[in-house]
Amino acid sequence: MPDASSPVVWSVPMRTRFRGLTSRDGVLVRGDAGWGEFSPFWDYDAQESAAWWRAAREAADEGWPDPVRDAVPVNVTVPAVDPEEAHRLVRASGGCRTAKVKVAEPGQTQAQEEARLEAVRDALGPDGAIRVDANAAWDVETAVTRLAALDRAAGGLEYAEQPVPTVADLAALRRRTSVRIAADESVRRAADPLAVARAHAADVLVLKVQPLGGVRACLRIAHECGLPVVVSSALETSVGLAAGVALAAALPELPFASGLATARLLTADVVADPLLPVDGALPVRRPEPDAALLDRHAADPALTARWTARVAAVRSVLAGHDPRRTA
Ligand SMILES: O=C(O)CCC(=O)C1=CC=C[C@@H](O)[C@@H]1C(=O)O
Ligand SMILES: [Mg+2]
Repeated sequence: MPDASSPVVWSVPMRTRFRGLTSRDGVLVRGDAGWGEFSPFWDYDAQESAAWWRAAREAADEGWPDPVRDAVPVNVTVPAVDPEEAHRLVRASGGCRTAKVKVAEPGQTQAQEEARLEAVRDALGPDGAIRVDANAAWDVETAVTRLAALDRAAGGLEYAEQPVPTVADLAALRRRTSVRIAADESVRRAADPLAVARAHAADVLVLKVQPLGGVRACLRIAHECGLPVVVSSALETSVGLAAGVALAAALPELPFASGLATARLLTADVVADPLLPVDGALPVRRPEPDAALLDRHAADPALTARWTARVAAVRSVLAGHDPRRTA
């Protein structure tokens, strides 16, 4: 097993292009409480990545609050794929009763989204729940008409995640659609993650452990926001997913399936026993990295150097220096 003092850098290809990514990479850190994952997407700068680092150190140095349940229901995540693949993913999901379907993919049409949703509904059956995620791609007018069409195609939507970019847009859209609105980017990329709740601009808040600074930080948001919350991943390995499972397991109420069945979106994992759904749920457990898998999926020297520099920049931000101002 690598020396705990130096972060371990990994890189794994994605099974399917998702969030514009064809591979996922990051760092594992080790402390007295176990392993943590630091894997901010590359469009997060050192200031924004500080929260991700705090989440990794919480996992490594403190561990997490006690669970109040021993399994968490999860949704299957359906990327912007064709209807046949969408149907197959749902049927092969390990019993998931909820599906989150990517929409508003650049270059795709409403007809393609409707066909994907119809296939997911066929695979799930009438009792399943379907949600969509547009990643802030639409303006309010487009969202009003598109959500009505997708709601019909899906046979009813559980909610629409971040259909429009700003808090004001979310509030305006919420007054003009019957589809519940979940805020994601307006929480995790906001200076104040509670602003969207105070503006009555969403029905649900999406909580992602790394961008929001850890499990305890997310529990505080859940307690203070006055809205139902849903836990979702940041496309981590099972080391990072375990933090999302710990959050979902510690929440007093868990009204929605969690977006934590994303290990399957990567072609491999760094643990020998990945967190994969059984009967639509993940067990509350904390898989350990496997030395042979860390070796097999070790990043190349150039990527390792990028991550080493990134960790140094984030630690500099946390120490109060601004890495954007070179000496
Ligand atoms: O919530 C899920 O079903 C899985 C996680 C997921 O959809 C995402 C993870 C990270 C960034 C985005 O690509 C996307 C999201 O916007 O929620
Ligand atoms: Mg989202």
